[in-house]
Amino acid sequence: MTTFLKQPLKLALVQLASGADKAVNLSNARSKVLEAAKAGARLIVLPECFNSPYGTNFFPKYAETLHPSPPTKEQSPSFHALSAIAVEANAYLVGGSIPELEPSTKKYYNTSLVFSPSGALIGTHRKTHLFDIDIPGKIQFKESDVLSPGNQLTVIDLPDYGKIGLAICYDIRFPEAAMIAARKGAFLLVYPGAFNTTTGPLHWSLLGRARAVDNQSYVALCSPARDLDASYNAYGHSLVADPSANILSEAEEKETIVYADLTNDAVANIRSSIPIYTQRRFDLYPDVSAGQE
Ligand SMILES: NC(=O)CC(=O)C(=O)O
Repeated sequence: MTTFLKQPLKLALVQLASGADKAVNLSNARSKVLEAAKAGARLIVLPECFNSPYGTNFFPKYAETLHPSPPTKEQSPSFHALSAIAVEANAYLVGGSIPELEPSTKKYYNTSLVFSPSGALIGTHRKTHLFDIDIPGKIQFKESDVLSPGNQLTVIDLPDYGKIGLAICYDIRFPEAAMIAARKGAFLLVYPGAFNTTTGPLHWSLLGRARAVDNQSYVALCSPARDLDASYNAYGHSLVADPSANILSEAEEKETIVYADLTNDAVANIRSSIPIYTQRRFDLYPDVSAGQE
């Protein structure tokens, strides 16, 4: 049997209730991550913009500087808090995302930092597809008013477990990135995300299950808890789908922690029963951009 996941892994998604106070958000994130670790989780995920409200007007105010790396505590309190929390929890920690300011270009990004149980930074992802939508009468949002897109797809090796693909929220709507991560061996695709009360009911679970069935990989979607007093109402419903696209666990909208036990068998069995990895016809679609008019 092929090994994608070296040993069973308890995954936890912290559906955090964040507010305007960054220090309070970091402190709440610490308590929830430690609670998840105490329950046995060894990979713990925080939501998109876990240390700030979500909105283009907030990004510059909350942005931290990550380069040169490692930043000082003044440049990035969140970097240092996440590193210390990973050590305290003795777990891999996907630090949701934070607004980032790149000082050399003065550009802002929506950036995820991943730490090992020793507190070392082992991966970074800058959101590659910006959330620019306009659904008349429902929601208008334009991240690109303030943010720039990252230009790299991200696969991170967790030495004790195997590879994970990492992307942020709107990135999930683009199946190509997920497929590349899965074909590089990722057993899990992780998306810190903040869908809303319009697009959440429509597409959140569907997209999570779609990326799982496309790639026969686990998929984890980690949202902030819903705050109806905030300017942006996150959908919540953090969830884990298995490689057969069953939902293993799903939250409602309140602050909570979602757990799931991941095994290699679940990945290997579906990939051998329905062997799409060896049946794919790259001779018919070597370059999907070629069809664009
Ligand atoms: N917030 C996002 O980046 C994405 C989202 O809400 C959606 O795709 O819908």
